[in-house]
Amino acid sequence: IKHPLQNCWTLWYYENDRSQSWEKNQKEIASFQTVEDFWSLYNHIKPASELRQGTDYSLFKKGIMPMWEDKANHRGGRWLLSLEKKQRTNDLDRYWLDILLCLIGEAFEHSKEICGAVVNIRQKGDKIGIWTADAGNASAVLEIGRKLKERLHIPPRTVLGYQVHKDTMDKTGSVSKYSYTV
Ligand SMILES: CN(C)c1nc(=O)c2c([nH]1)N([C@@H]1O[C@H](COP(=O)(O)OP(=O)(O)O)[C@@H](O)[C@H]1O)CN2C
Repeated sequence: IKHPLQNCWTLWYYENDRSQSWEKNQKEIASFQTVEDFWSLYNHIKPASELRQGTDYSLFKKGIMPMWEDKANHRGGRWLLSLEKKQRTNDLDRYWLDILLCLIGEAFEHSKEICGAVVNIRQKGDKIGIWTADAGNASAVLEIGRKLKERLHIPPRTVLGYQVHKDTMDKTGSVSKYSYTV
């Protein structure tokens, strides 16, 4: 028999079709709940580094939409990894896979707080966000951030910031407000 995961997960693809609404562009690719079915899907789709600019992959617990407004996300926020352009070749795919494995493998002590993760492929620099449910649960948010840095072997001097979705939604200009840093 196949090895069951603790949760069922859904992979989404955001296609950047300007003629469609943002929500219409979020396409559900597939769901899985075993290790084997994860690897079949992962090996079947393009790596993040080969996606068109402006597109995203998202992996969320089944039933949670990859959007701020979902009831599971609206009180939460994200740990944000902003990558340099040159990191698309060396780090992007490794970081994204490591994060996928952390999610499906329930690597975090506060794994109940985890909603999902998003990778944005962007001209100005790729981004990976790890979305948690409750921005006010400081101990859970900080444990997840610290574990992320450790699991991704991010150098201690690199600062990771956590953005509350409400602040990201209301963001005016490019200033990102971090509620926590690790
Ligand atoms: C329900 N709904 C409309 C809605 N719900 C959402 O949850 C949601 C959006 N809209 N997003 C829209 O995409 C733009 C780019 O964000 P980006 O994160 O792709 O980043 P870039 O600015 O393209 O780097 C955001 O400015 C926002 O307009 C983003 N987003 C998460």
